[in-house]
Amino acid sequence: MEFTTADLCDRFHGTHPLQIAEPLFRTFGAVSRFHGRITTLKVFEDNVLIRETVAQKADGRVLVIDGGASHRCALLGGNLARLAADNGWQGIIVYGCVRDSVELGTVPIGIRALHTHPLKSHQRGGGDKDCLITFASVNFRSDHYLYADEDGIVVAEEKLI
Ligand SMILES: O=C([O-])CC(=O)C(=O)O
Repeated sequence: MEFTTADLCDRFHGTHPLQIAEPLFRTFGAVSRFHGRITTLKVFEDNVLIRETVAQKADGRVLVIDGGASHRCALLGGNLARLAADNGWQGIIVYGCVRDSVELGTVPIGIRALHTHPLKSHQRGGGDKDCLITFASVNFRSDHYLYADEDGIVVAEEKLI
């Protein structure tokens, strides 16, 4: 499917309850444009739940992770990105940091994150799945739809195209 977030804004902003993320994110991964139904996660400096989630078949979904904007470690690197791509995840939005940024550029998945950090996260477990998460002035809910490209990130309650 061809889309651009600019076209989606032109067509749907004002008539549909579109949410447009503040431009806080850097782009990683080999895919710059992606879309899909959202799965949400909330974790803090711990990626056990992320690993469990990307190990499951995604059927074209996008994983949105509220990492509390931590700039003290990375929630995701090359291994988890590759696992996610292999299981059909279309993209991952990280409100936090990633690592292995050069390797991420070779993995066929779209990734947005605030920054890079070389330290891995804790492995204690914990966090929440399919909860409401809010960052970049957007409320993200599981099963809503996310569209991302080189211009930004747009979220809608229903499939736009
Ligand atoms: O394994 C981790 O904790 C994160 C990471 O570096 C990777 O996904 O490659």
